[in-house]
Amino acid sequence: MLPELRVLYFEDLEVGLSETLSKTIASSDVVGFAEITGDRNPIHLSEHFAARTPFGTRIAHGLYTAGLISAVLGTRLPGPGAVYISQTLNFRAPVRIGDTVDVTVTVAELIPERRRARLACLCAVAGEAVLDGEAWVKVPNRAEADPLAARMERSRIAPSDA
Ligand SMILES: C[C@@H](O)CC(=O)SCCNC(=O)CCNC(=O)[C@H](O)C(C)(C)COP(=O)(O)OP(=O)(O)OC[C@H]1O[C@@H](n2cnc3c(N)ncnc32)[C@H](O)[C@@H]1OP(=O)(O)O
Repeated sequence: MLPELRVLYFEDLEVGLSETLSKTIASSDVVGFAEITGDRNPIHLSEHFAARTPFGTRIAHGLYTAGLISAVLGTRLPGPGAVYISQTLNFRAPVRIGDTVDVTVTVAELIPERRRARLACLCAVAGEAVLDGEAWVKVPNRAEADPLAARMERSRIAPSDA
């Protein structure tokens, strides 16, 4: 899951616009997440420990799976320049090593005055929801992201105002 970066400005967004990225969870992802966060819960790291839990095997950190939502928001929808404001998360089912997680983010609401977007977030494994929630992000508009290009665009439309 290393997609090409795509910038969508606030003006490009519309309710219903959606993006899905997929990631197969490797043991090294889970070990790496444990190392960078310090969450060494053996349910993620020890097969011996995990075998005695209801899951029967090691599972991914919930916040690692949630991080895949952040990856969609930051690279594709809306993409570079988006700023996280909040995120709700419901961990519906475990994600096991080797599972392929399909992460879908869909624009649910737009507040133009504040350039805020609410996005419905769903992570699924083989069609079963494993995580869902809602994100709010602040999305740059064209003028904010590139003031020079915006001024040139305005002068092209109304030269006398330039
Ligand atoms: C701290 C870290 O180191 C640890 C981790 O990161 S662990 C990894 C992240 N978490 C998970 O992977 C857990 C995934 N979720 C589950 O496996 C299950 O949801 C559960 C074991 C947490 C709960 O299941 P269970 O006890 O069987 O609950 P029920 O199915 O009986 O449901 C009862 C009602 O609660 C609702 N519900 C259940 N789970 C959730 C949830 N995660 N979020 C919101 N609501 C949940 C369920 O819908 C039932 O509601 P109803 O109205 O009675 O139908």
